[in-house]
Amino acid sequence: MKAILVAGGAGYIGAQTCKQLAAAGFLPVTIDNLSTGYRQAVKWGPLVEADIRDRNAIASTVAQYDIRAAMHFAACSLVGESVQNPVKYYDNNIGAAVSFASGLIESGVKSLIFSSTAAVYGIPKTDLITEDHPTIPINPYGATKLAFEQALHWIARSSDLTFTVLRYFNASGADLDGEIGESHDPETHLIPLLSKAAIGSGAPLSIFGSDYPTPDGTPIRDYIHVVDLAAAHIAALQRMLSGGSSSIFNVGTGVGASVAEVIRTAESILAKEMPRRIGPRREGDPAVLVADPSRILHSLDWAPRFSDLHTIILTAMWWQKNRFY
Ligand SMILES: NC(=O)c1ccc[n+]([C@@H]2O[C@H](COP(=O)([O-])OP(=O)(O)OC[C@H]3O[C@@H](n4cnc5c(N)ncnc54)[C@H](O)[C@@H]3O)[C@@H](O)[C@H]2O)c1
Ligand SMILES: O=c1ccn([C@@H]2O[C@H](COP(=O)(O)OP(=O)(O)O[C@H]3O[C@H](CO)[C@H](O)[C@H](O)[C@H]3O)[C@@H](O)[C@H]2O)c(=O)[nH]1
Repeated sequence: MKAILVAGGAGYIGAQTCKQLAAAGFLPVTIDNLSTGYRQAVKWGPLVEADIRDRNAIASTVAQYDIRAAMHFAACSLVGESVQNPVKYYDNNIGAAVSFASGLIESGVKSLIFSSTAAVYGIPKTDLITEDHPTIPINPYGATKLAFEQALHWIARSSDLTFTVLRYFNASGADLDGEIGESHDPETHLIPLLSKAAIGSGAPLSIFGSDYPTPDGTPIRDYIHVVDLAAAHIAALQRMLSGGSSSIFNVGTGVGASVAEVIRTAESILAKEMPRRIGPRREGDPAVLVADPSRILHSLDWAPRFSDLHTIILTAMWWQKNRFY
């Protein structure tokens, strides 16, 4: 069984990917400091409780499990916090990440998949964003993710490391079997907040602005189900293990939904009105952020299967009602 090192495998997207790695016949070996992740989410392989800066832990784990490739989910990812405390983001998302990449190379690991974000694009200049769209991030979170993408480019040129950058659009939804889901503290994302409000365990939803230049005035995003997102990692891994070259892919559906549409879908599932209020815009929110997913659709054995709003919201609500952590 080929072992894959999953940095951040105790987190929302990393744990879902571990589940799919195991289903595809790999052994996911998680390295995680549990700063925002959960021990209970590591179910499909061993947990090495360590920081990704810990070179000894990387070397001994790679040797012990004969690690073939690595995935790097371990990062700080709150946009607002990144503006308040940029040093934390530069330290973890670049400093620790570069140390991790270097530790992998020293240990002989040759393939790395990196979790990047649509936040690298900043304010979009086109309705559909291709990977060649200019990258002008507007917050430290996006800036640090872009900086590590660039570091990977140069590190790969000077070593035999090959990388795949996956730029996620809006990760959302929960495991189809209800085993794992989104549990961030503080929670800032629309769909878990909406799900909590729907089951009565959270505050009524605040809509961050209804005066955007969109058909209903609320911002449009490209929501991608976490199960589809995890599947993109398996497809990228298969491509890398069969000799694929370093690449960057958007992971999105190409279809946008507005905040008002998301709420309407939740209301149709609940068959009742959701309590909400219209609040001011949130600083730094673009009006429309939707992927052009042509490159990933043509290059990988992947297509979204569960990213319709109904499935996203239903699985997210189900998780919030029955969550284990
Ligand atoms: N959730 C989203 O909407 C979204 C969108 C785009 C990109 N991303 C990126 O995807 C990745 C995963 O996101 P998530 O939502 O699953 O986050 P998460 O916080 O749930 O998971 C991150 C995991 O990494 C661990 N970690 C962080 N720093 C570490 C370190 N220095 N050493 C060891 N472990 C460390 C945490 O304990 C946690 O288990 C992140 O890199 C994030 O920036 C997420
Ligand atoms: O309580 C809320 C929370 C969010 N929103 C709105 O809902 C939409 C989605 O917001 P999220 O916070 O769920 O997600 P973002 O689009 O802000 O950001 C997410 O997707 C980005 C890329 O698209 C980055 O990857 C980022 O890390 C990730 O959090 C936005 O229009 C936001 O204004 C509300 O109206 N009310």
